[in-house]
Amino acid sequence: MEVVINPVRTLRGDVQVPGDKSISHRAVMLGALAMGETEIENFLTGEDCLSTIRVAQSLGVDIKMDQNRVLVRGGGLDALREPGDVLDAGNSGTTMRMMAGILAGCPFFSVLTGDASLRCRPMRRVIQPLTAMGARIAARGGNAYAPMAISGGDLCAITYTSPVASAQVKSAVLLAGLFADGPTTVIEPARSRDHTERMLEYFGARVEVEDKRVTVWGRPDLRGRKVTVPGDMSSAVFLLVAGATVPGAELVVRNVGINPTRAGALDILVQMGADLQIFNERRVNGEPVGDIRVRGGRLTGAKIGGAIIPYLIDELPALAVAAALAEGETVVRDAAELRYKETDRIDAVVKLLGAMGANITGREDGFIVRGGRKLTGTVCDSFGDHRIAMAAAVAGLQARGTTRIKEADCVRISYPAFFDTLNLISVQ
Ligand SMILES: O=C(O)C1=C[C@@H](OP(=O)(O)O)[C@@H](O)[C@H](O)C1
Ligand SMILES: C=C(OP(=O)(O)O)C(=O)O
Repeated sequence: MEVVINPVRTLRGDVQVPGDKSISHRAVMLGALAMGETEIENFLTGEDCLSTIRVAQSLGVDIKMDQNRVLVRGGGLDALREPGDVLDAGNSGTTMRMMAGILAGCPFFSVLTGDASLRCRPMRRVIQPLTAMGARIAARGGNAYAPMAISGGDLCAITYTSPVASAQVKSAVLLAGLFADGPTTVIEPARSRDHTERMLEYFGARVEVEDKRVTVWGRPDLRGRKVTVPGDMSSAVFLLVAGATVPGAELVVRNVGINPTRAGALDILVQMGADLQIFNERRVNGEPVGDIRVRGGRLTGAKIGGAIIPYLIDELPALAVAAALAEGETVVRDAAELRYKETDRIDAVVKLLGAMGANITGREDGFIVRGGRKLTGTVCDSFGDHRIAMAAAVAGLQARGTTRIKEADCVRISYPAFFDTLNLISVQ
């Protein structure tokens, strides 16, 4: 499906974004491993989280869904059953890698696969530690890519020093650690998002966090809980960048998860001079949440690199648009992980903004934008990547002429109502 974006006069609105994708996945997975009922409110009904539900159902978990309310009836760690068919994680790296951790702990055979994009994404990063724990895993391309076949069970606890700052890798090892006796530790080169640790604790596991080191104790007595999912920062950022850059804009985005390991984009936008305010700060099942007001103004470039990168990795396509509209230079470094997402997001962002007239150059581990040029609407390739499609739309709001986004329906992965919300807040 092609979506057409026309320039707007300004933006106005008081809106909510859908539930957080990372937290929605985790609520289903921990609900499946816990004893009793887990009720999830504000669950993200995007395709990625539906993939997690389908995989869990194929493992015998009773899950019912009524719009964005989900009921999971878990039977404890040992209740999962061998699936009758291959498990399809669709487009979702989180589903595949975290489920691999769970399946590594289960004493049966399973095969995980996904769509063409997911089958090109690196899986050795989970296969290696899970194999070290005792799972037997065989995968395509010399144990590098899905499909991967897992024969699980009989795991031993390990201490794993991960070469990448990846919450999916960390979570896969921690989830596998639930099935082992004793403490399993993951040490990361930089801290990644900590939703798994928070939720494991919330469900009753013993978890210890010390800077870049997380330990979970095996065989916990997990109990079903009520989980209210905060709004997704990674979705909100597209509205926040639009609100911060469109002259005269004023937007309030309510109920956004502002966990510090996810809120790096807010720090960068403030550093760029964005008029942002967080208010009504509160805590919902162990996660910080707030409402965010943004007003349009002039931004300046920023240097983005180092330990903040994992805190804003999914927000970089949106921040690239902010950088193109800002005065001065923005340099993004240490973000080579962008090359392993749904598409190579460094290449995609450079092609997208370059085609719209921005001065942007790709680097091995990031990109450099010399901002301030007026963008021009064109036919944009989303590369089938939801975050690239949304970045194109935000850029199009301020481009000269019309922007046409190809395969824009990929927004269903993380933010199905994105274009409806954009219409709602647009003042022509
Ligand atoms: O754990 C998660 O929910 C996620 C972790 C990140 O991936 P990596 O673990 O590959 O960095 C992120 O890009 C992805 O959108 C969601
Ligand atoms: C990278 C993403 O998700 P996943 O790794 O789960 O496919 C994303 O949503 O930007």
